[in-house]
Amino acid sequence: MCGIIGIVARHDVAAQLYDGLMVLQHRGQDAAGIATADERKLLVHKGNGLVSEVFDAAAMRKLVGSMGIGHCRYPTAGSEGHEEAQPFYVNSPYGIALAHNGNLVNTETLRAEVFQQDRRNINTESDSEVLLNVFAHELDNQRELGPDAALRAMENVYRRCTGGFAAVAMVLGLGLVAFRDPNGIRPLVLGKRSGPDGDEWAVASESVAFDLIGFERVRDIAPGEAVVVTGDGTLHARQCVEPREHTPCIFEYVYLARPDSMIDDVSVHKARMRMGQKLGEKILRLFPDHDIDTVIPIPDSSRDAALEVAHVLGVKYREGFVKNRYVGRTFIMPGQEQRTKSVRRKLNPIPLEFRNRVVLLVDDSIVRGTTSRQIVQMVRDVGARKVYLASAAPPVRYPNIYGIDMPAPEEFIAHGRSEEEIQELLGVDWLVYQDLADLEDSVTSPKGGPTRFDCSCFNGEYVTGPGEDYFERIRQLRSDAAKSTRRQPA
Ligand SMILES: O=P(O)(O)OC[C@H]1O[C@H](OP(=O)(O)OP(=O)(O)O)[C@H](O)[C@@H]1O
Ligand SMILES: NC(=O)CC[C@H](N)C(=O)O
Ligand SMILES: [Mg+2]
Repeated sequence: MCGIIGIVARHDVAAQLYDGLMVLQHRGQDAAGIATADERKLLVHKGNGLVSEVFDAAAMRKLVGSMGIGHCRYPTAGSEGHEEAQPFYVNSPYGIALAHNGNLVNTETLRAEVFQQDRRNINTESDSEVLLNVFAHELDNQRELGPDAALRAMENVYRRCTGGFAAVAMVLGLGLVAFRDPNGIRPLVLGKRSGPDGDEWAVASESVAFDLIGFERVRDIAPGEAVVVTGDGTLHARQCVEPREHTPCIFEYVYLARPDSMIDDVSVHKARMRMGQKLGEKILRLFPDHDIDTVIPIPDSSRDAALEVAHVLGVKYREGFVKNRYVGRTFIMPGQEQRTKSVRRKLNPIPLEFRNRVVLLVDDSIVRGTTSRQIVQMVRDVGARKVYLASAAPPVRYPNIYGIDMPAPEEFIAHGRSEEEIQELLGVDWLVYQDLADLEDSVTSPKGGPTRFDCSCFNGEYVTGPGEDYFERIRQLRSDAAKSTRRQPA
């Protein structure tokens, strides 16, 4: 769930790409990069760190050009190293840069094909570099360079690539090419700004990027669609593959996205409020005579839901934790040690909100249990009389293979445990999880939009249906244990 952005404008775009990436920062904290194009060259600057750490004034000055793409990374393949920071670049054909959010599930087959048949080198373990090379090869097979050729190339990219992907590429001498997997698992939205000099276009993972850079949200890119925006600001769009069932990732609405974004015409904020309402109703059904004094959110992402839970239960909502604004999101940190340390650094309780109280803590999700284990202990330490915990999402029991780094089920607190066992392990007086049907209903907007979702981490149903060996492979490559072994010096 990295953040991607692309802009074709009438003036230099680097500053706007930077601003857009700043509001997509919550989607990836490990690395960032921007590529722009002038008349002759693709200019790339990227590295490890937050957007504000990767770019300084000198780097920004070099990024000239009226079209460009940007990326902030949360790794789901390969290493966390700077060599896998994005955008990736290939010099042939024409010069192409690409930024990708998601995860291909047939990377190994493609990697072999790209080397043996397409005779191209992949220099990292990144699936995104594979995706770029597939596109480059298919574009090279076209006789000319133009929007039609790029869209024909995209038909073949769709034929070859499987998984969750939203991507934006920039082709020197042509413009931007943006596309989204046939199930629309990963989000991608199109924006426009019209001025006296003509139309300017942007694509981004989330619409919140447009708010900041003054573009209007036009529509989401359709599953299996590709769009080309040429340097003169003309948009060409084509459905490149039969769309499959539109199943956006439900975890975007639960946790990944910002609440001020619209994804597939659904407000993330509203979806989270409906999650809170459904969760509150379930709690009332289970405990009609509850003794809860206050509902307290575990900041940040659970706030919208927690407020509605309090409303439905008819009890006070109180902010009981102060979040250190300089510590990032813990779930998307790459190692368990770092995640565990960061929870304590990030959240500190206000004792008077807990002392002698019966509190209901609400979180958006419980995955590894890193946050809830420590939070419950902190709350006990400051004297809560009883601690209840509710999750706006169901238990996470299955790996994610479409762009969220959750490869090894045994790392999840719910793996092989009943809800009662998790309750006991966390040391709470009771624990309530949202039902999946209620979560799906919450994300289904009464105003329209998708009605089916990729819920694979909750129900183990994978829309692309990869073979069993894929799961074993990512478990071996990407479990916390495997990553920490790789990090050891030789
Ligand atoms: O059970 P876990 O493995 O701890 O994962 C779930 C927790 O991680 C996330 O918070 P995070 O700190 O990443 O971000 P937030 O500030 O947006 O809530 C999420 O909101 C939960 O609090
Ligand atoms: N989270 C993502 O979208 C990751 C993109 C890509 N698979 C990478 O690891 O860089
Ligand atoms: Mg959280």
